[in-house]
Amino acid sequence: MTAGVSSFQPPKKLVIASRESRLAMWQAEHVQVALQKLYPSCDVTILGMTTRGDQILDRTLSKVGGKGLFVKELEAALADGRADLAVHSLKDVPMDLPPGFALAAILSREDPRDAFVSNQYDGLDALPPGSVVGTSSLRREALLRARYPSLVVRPLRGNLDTRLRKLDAGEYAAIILAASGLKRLGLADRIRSVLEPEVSLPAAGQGALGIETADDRDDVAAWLAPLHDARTAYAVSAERAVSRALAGGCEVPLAAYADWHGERLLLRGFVAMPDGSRILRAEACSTPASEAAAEVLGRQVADALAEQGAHDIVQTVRGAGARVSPATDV
Ligand SMILES: NCc1[nH]cc(CCC(=O)O)c1CC(=O)O
Repeated sequence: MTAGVSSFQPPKKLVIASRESRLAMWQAEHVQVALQKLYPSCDVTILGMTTRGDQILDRTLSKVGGKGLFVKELEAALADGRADLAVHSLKDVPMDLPPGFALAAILSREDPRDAFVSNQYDGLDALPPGSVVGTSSLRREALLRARYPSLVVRPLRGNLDTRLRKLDAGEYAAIILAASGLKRLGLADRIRSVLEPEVSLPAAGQGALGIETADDRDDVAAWLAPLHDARTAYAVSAERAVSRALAGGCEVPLAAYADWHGERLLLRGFVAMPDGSRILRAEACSTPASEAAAEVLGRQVADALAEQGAHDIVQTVRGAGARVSPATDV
């Protein structure tokens, strides 16, 4: 190759590693279509894989290894070259990736809010006392217990279709799910109401997709660059920095949500006891010009939560282990 001449070559073949759930496959196909459009002569295929997180449905996630469970098998495929990229719901991606991997692109965000799904009721306020609400998110559970102490929160695991089937079977009066997953699968008509961030502050990264690669694949990173959405990336960088700083893992109810108001990024976060007995809240605002600056905003919110005693909560919840609550998805 001649020095000084651009060495950018379009890809000839790209393999996307994906979990096999319907939502994961939708997300992988979404990226496949986008890449195919960018690089029409490229052969873009999807390698479907079952992860430990998909197989183990009878135990809490924190007991069997947490978020990493959903990404480990995909990372093995990236490491040995069976795949070039893996598409993840960013919410399921650990705050610190194992050495050798990187998030090469963050895609523009779907609706980040939680959704109220029920066959009988229009919203949380309409539920009679004693109603059973399903969620396997400690964050959603803590919020529900704090705001609606008369409701009964019960765990709900499995993929989206499984969760909806359990609702339809009458096991719950209502369930809370991410709006993004329902919208992506064409199930938006199941949403009876969306919960605003003031009611149910979203989890870090909720609604955003992240593309992971081996960190030495500069070629793949360059090919993915057109898919990257900087504003979403800044927002989720701020959110993930809160979670990283407080080292909550998925055992601790934690929310972090950043949204843009013009050029200003407003970041809100909370850490709570699973029973909702304590909820610490903090927020901060800045005009970040880089992901690193957005992470500074995240650490500010984490510091403000720490000053109120967030680490005590993290320690208490950790000490009590998963016995505190049977529910542990984010
Ligand atoms: N923890 C499971 C999970 N991981 C990602 C999503 C979809 C939402 C998203 O794209 O962030 C869901 C389902 C849910 O929370 O209802």
